[in-house]
Amino acid sequence: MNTILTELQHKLIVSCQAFPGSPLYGPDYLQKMAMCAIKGGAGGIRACWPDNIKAIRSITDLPIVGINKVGFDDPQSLDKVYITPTFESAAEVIEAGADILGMDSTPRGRTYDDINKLIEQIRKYYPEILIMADLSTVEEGLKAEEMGVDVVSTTLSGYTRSSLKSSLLEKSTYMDEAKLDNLIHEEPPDLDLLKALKKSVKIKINAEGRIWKVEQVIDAMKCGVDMVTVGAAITMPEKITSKFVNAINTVYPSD
Ligand SMILES: CC(=O)N[C@H](C=O)[C@@H](O)[C@H](O)[C@H](O)COP(=O)(O)O
Repeated sequence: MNTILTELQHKLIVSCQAFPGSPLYGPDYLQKMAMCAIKGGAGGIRACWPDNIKAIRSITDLPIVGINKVGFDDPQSLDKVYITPTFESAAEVIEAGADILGMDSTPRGRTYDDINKLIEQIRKYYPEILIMADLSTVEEGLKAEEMGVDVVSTTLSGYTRSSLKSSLLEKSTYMDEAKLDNLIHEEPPDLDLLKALKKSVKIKINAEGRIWKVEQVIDAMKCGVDMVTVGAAITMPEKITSKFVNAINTVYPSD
C-alpha cells in the first residue's frame, strides 16, 4: 500500500522553487533550501523541474511533490497551463524521483476530457504515482476527483481568469501583468475554496497559495484540510524582503 499520503497527513510541505533571475536558481541552492525546510520539521517538499527534484531526492526520503513548469513566464499567465501540462513533462518529474505528481487540472485552452486522457496515460505508464491536481475552483475539484486524482490543491486559486477576484478582473484588461501578479499575491489564501472543497470532495485536500502567516496555517487546518504547502513565505527571500520594504513605504511613502 502506498503510505505517502498517510505520511503527509497534517504535515507542512515546503515549496522550494527558484526561477531564472533568482540568485537561488539551481539544484545546489534548492537542495540546501530543502535541507533547511527538513531541519525545521517539514513533512514534504514541493519542487519544480527534474534536476532540482533529483538533487532533493538525493538528500531525503520524505515525500516530494514534483512539478514541471513548462513555458513558464514570471509573471504567470492567467490563461495558460504551465504546471506539468503534458505526458512528457509528467514522465520527467516522476522519473526524477517525485512521489506525487503535481499537475494543473484547470480547463484552460483544453477540455476536462483532454485532462482525463492525460491522467489515464500517466496512470497507464506510471500506475504507482500519486497525483495532486492543482486547481482554482470547486468545479475543477469535483472533476479532478471524478478523474481519480489522489489530492486536490488550491494552488491556482486567484491565478486563473475564472478564479480571479472580481475587483481584479477589470484591472486584468489593462494592467501590466507584473503589477497584476503583485496584487494577486497581496490577497489572502482562499479559505472559502478550502471550505467548499471540504464539503464537496472525499479525497485529500492540500491548502496552497499565498499562505504567509502561521495563523493562516491554523485557519487552513481548521477548514479540515489534510496538509498545507507554503512556498514564498519560507523560500523566496526576495519576496519576503519586499514585504518588509513595502511596510516601511506605507509609513514613509515619499522617501
Ligand atoms: C500559482 C503558481 O504557479 N504557484 C506555484 C506552484 O508551484 C508556485 O509559484 C508557488 O510558490 C507555490 O504554489 C506555493 O505558493 P506560495 O508561494 O504562495 O506559498
